[in-house]
Order: sequence, then C-alpha cells, then structure tokens
Amino acid sequence: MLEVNGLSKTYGEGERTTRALAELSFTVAEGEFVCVVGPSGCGKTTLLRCMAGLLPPTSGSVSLRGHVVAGPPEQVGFVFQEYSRSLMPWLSVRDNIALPLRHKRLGKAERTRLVEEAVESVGLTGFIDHFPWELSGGMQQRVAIARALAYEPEILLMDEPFASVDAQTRADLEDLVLRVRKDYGVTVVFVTHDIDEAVYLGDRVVVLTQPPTTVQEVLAVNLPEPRDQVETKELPEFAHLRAHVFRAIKRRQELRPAT
Ligand SMILES: Nc1ncnc2c1ncn2[C@@H]1O[C@H](COP(=O)(O)OP(=O)(O)OP(=O)(O)O)[C@@H](O)[C@H]1O
Repeated sequence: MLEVNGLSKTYGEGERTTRALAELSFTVAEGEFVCVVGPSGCGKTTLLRCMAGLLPPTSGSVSLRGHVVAGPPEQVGFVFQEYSRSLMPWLSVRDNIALPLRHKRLGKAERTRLVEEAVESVGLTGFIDHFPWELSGGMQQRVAIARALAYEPEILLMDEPFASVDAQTRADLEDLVLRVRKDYGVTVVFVTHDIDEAVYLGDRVVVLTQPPTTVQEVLAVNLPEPRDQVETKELPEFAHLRAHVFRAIKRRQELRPAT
C-alpha cells in the first residue's frame, strides 16, 4: 500500500547541511500497524513528514498504491506529538474535530455524525462542548485522535503521539489506538523512540540507525492478539523482541566512529 523507496532528505546548504535521512526503503501493507523506532534525532519526524507529503524528499520517493506522494494525500490522517499546539484553543472539541472536514463535501447531518462517532470512539462524549484548555493532556490527545478518525482516513500517521503524557495515560492511549485501528480498519504508521511501545503496538517494527539514517532492520512481531498491557508484556517473546531491538540500536551506536 505504502512504499518508501530509497528515500533521502538533506536539510540546508553548504556548511549548514544536515543529512537527516541517508537512504530508506520499506513497505507498509494494507491494514498493517507498522512502528518506526530509532534514537532521538535520527529523522523519524522527517520520515513521517515525507510520507505525509508535507516535505519533499531530496531523492527517492514515497508511493501510495503505486502513485508517488507529492502533497498530502486525501486518504491520510495525522496525529502529532504536540496536542497542545495542534488543537485550536478558541474552538470546542466538536468544532476542533469538525475543522478538517471542511475539505470534504459533506452535508451537515453527515458531518455531525462523523464528529459524534469519533468523539464516542475515544470516550469523550460528555466533553464534546468543552474547550481544549478544560481537558487534561491525555484527553486533548484523545481529541487529536478523534479529529484524525472523523476524517475517515485509510492511513493514520502518528508522530510520537504519547510522548508528553504520563505512563498510565500512555498505556490507555496505546490500547485506544489498537482498538480504533481494529474498529476503523485503518493502516497505521506509528513513530516512537520507545522500544516497548513499538513492540507492544506493532505488527512489524522498522528499526532506524543513527544519522545519516538508514533502515537497520525490519522485525515481525508475532505476539498474540489482542495485546494486553500486563499479559503481553509478561510474555518471554515480548522480552526477547524488546531486547533484540535494544541491542540492534545499541550495537549500531557502538559501531559509530568517535567524533
Ligand atoms: N527544518 C529543519 N531544518 C534543518 N534541519 C532539520 C530540520 N528539521 C530537522 N532537522 C534535522 O534533521 C535531523 C532529524 O530530525 P528529526 O526531527 O526528523 O528527528 P527525530 O528522530 O524525529 O528526533 P526526535 O526523536 O528528537 O523527535 C536532526 O539533526 C535535525 O536537527
């Protein structure tokens, strides 16, 4: 469905050049949940922005169903890390979620239905007429997820969406994403620097190297479904997979020449 083909991205020119992505290739199948994990600064956000058509690659390409992505595709929804910056403080939850739907030609009743269903699916029905600043951080991130879902995307691109919430809220939001993925049948690309999160959520994990970044390894996660925060994480296979990813990242760091 999605194909990242020899993707590279260099920022700036001359002395201020940063080679963020060296050459990356991997694919994402229809309905798959792919986690991308790598050390801080390895270019995860850059990769996702290229996949979203928000940033042109320096070379290589991203294709969606065989068509090269040259701008934000209609079928794609995004959830970013900074929920506090992505929601409009002067709009209610309802109006924030309805905002991207302006780009779709929908009747009022259909728009209301999509917004209300999305709010219900993230468990915020009682807060639909509240403003973002009246909600906790975790609730605001739920609103950001609902906004992406109401748009009925085929693909959800998520950039470290739970990095700024506490551990318990993070676990709840992880399970929420697994559930909506199932309910909405959406394909997910989920970027995180958290190895446990990547293994817990993913059908596959793409492990990135330090910059200049390439794909170090693509790992299949054959853990039983449905995943469970306690039972899944107690499994020896879970411990094995997380140790494998951890070692892959650490080994690569040790191989880097001293600077
Ligand atoms: N707009 C920009 N202009 C110049 N350099 C940039 C720009 N955006 C990112 N970079 C550089 O590209 C590299 C990768 O950045 P990016 O934000 O994609 O990494 P990341 O893996 O998402 O980081 P983190 O995990 O810390 O969020 C970094 O060296 C960064 O300084």
